Amino acid sequence: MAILEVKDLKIYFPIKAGLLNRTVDHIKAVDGVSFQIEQGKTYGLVGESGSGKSTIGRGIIGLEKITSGKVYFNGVDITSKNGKEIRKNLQMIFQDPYSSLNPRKRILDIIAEPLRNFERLTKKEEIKRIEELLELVGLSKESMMKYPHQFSGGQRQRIGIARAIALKPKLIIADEPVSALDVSVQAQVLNFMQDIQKELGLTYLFISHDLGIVKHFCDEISIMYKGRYVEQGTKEEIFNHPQHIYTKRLLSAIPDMNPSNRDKQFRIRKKVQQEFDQRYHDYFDSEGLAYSLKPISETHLVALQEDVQKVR
Ligand SMILES: Nc1ncnc2c1ncn2[C@@H]1O[C@H](COP(=O)(O)OP(=O)(O)OP(=O)(O)O)[C@@H](O)[C@H]1O
Repeated sequence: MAILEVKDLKIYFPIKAGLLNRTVDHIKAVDGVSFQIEQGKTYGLVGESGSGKSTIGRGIIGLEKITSGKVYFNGVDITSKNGKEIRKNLQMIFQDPYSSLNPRKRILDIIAEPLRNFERLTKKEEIKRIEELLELVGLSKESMMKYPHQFSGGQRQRIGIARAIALKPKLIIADEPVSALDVSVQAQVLNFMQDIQKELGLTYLFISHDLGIVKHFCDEISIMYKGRYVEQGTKEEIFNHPQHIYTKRLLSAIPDMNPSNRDKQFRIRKKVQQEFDQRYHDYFDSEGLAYSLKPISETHLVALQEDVQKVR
């Protein structure tokens, strides 16, 4: 059974205007998105800035009001529920390890916060748990008496992860967890996240604007554009058999580190741009939005115009 199932999720934000501050329109940040994540897997949600990725994560965890649709956690409908038990099992790791840790609090108090909210531990038990958590994320016991500014970006993200795993959650929503870090540190944090995934049996919803990063990390991937999915499939399907022009565009934008491939990459980009210009309406409707998803295999879904799909 899927640990998380999201069905036709819509999250709209009102646009207000005029003296009476009336709602004149809506921003459709998430406009009918469905997916499920199997226990122990990593599911990647990819799209450019503003496509609605964070809003999905925030909606699932109860930080954003859901306009319509359903969210099931372990088969239980948790839509609009802010139950303690649910939040204990669902944690979030945020993008910016600089601003997500309170600079005035010691690491001890930062990591202890969820424990104090959910569990009644004695001071001694609490210290022991924090020592264990620090050890798990590769930091010394002494770290607990320090403040966030005494750590590097990568270390701060480890502290954020220690806080997220303190309550032994089942699912972690990681919203751009490495994009604020130096490239050299990104791989370390990702490897570490994979290690603790195995050790603790975690499931990840991994949000990123960067297909290059999700490539090594995710089992299944969805590509999002303006609040809708354009394509959904296994890592293999998305990387080796992309169908939607937007996916192809994102893939062709991943820089190739090998200089001898530059010409080849330039040609691919040109070809993708040509397809984008010539066949735009096969991929986007009159409002420039994605069509609804249709399956092309059991696991691979693509948002193509009806007629196009028949021809293929
Ligand atoms: N509280 C809010 N009120 C109004 N509009 C919002 C709110 N939160 C998000 N939006 C809008 O919803 C859309 C989706 O935003 P969201 O942050 O989910 O995108 P994103 O893909 O996560 O981008 P980024 O990577 O930049 O965070 C954007 O147009 C954004 O401006």
